[in-house]
Amino acid sequence: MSQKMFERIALIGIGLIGSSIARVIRREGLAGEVVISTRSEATLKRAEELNLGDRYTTDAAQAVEGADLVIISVPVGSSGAVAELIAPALMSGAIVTDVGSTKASVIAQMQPHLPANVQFIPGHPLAGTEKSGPDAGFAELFENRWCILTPLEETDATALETLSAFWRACGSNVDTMDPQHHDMVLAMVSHLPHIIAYNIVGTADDLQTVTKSEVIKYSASGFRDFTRLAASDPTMWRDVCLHNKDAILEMLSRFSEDLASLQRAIRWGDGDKLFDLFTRTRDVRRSIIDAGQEIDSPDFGRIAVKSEKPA
Ligand SMILES: NC(=O)C1=CN([C@@H]2O[C@H](COP(=O)(O)OP(=O)(O)OC[C@H]3O[C@@H](n4cnc5c(N)ncnc54)[C@H](O)[C@@H]3O)[C@@H](O)[C@H]2O)C=CC1
Ligand SMILES: O=C(O)C(=O)Cc1ccc(O)cc1
Repeated sequence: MSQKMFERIALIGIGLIGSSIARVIRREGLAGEVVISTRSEATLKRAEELNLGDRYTTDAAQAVEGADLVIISVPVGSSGAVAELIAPALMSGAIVTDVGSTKASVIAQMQPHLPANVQFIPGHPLAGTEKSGPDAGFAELFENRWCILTPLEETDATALETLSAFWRACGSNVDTMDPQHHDMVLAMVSHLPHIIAYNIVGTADDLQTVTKSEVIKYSASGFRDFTRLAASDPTMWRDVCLHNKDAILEMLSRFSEDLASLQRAIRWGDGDKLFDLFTRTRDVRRSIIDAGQEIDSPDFGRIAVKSEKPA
């Protein structure tokens, strides 16, 4: 039998991301054994029904015993508590990683608990959906997506290469980044869009309640795109907002300034300004399409957009 990439992988948290990782590990045969742990009995039972691993326990410390790779896939606000629980049971030389949407806060929460004889390499697969829980995962989630690793100064190059090889085996392209830079970039491209979506859907819902109108019933597809993002898990996104506060506030302030400028152009009938902005933003989408990246379509699932390139 061929050598597995890892002898035992422990997955702590088995929602959308953890269960997608479990499925791809099984499909690609990346581990001799997969041990699954999550806090809630009901979720653990569901993971077992879905046959996502080989062993199941609500005891996170027990789950990580003898594991050469530990992947923590819980809301970012719980990373510190999980690190504290597992620290005494970690095997010397184990790689410990996470998938959290924010990085500086996860490092600040986890690092103080982790022993010096493990390799802690924070990570973030830039892949997901608005769904959550073990039923929502799928093995193809990470295909052709970026996975950003934010190694620490003391991270060993071999361990970093091993974890990078794991993510490549899951179908991802791997990049490394400084955690603060990661948090700034993600505040713009992921956190701000979700906050805007939560806000616009909240405003429409308030308006409907106050005016007894049917704004949501007659929502056009532009609004529907926002409702997909705004249906994302409340616990996860509460934690992202609380744990990437500074970068998000910085991006929100730039966004508000630009929105005020747009508002002014509309008020004063500055058609040239509107036309110029809308032309520039259309070019942004075209450049994404030209780069051959996939774009999520809320109505049709994930689609390759290369063919959308205008003639
Ligand atoms: N949903 C998405 O699109 C993406 C999420 N992420 C990140 O991945 C992480 C997990 O997100 P999802 O899988 O979407 O969430 P999810 O809600 O589907 O699953 C979270 C899992 O964590 C468990 N859990 C919660 N607190 C725990 C604790 N204290 N101890 C043990 N288990 C605990 C839950 O029982 C559940 O199994 C988050 O940090 C999120 O920021 C990263 C990329 C994409
Ligand atoms: O559903 C979507 O459109 C997403 O943007 C998914 C997503 C959510 C959070 C992340 O940290 C990464 C990806």
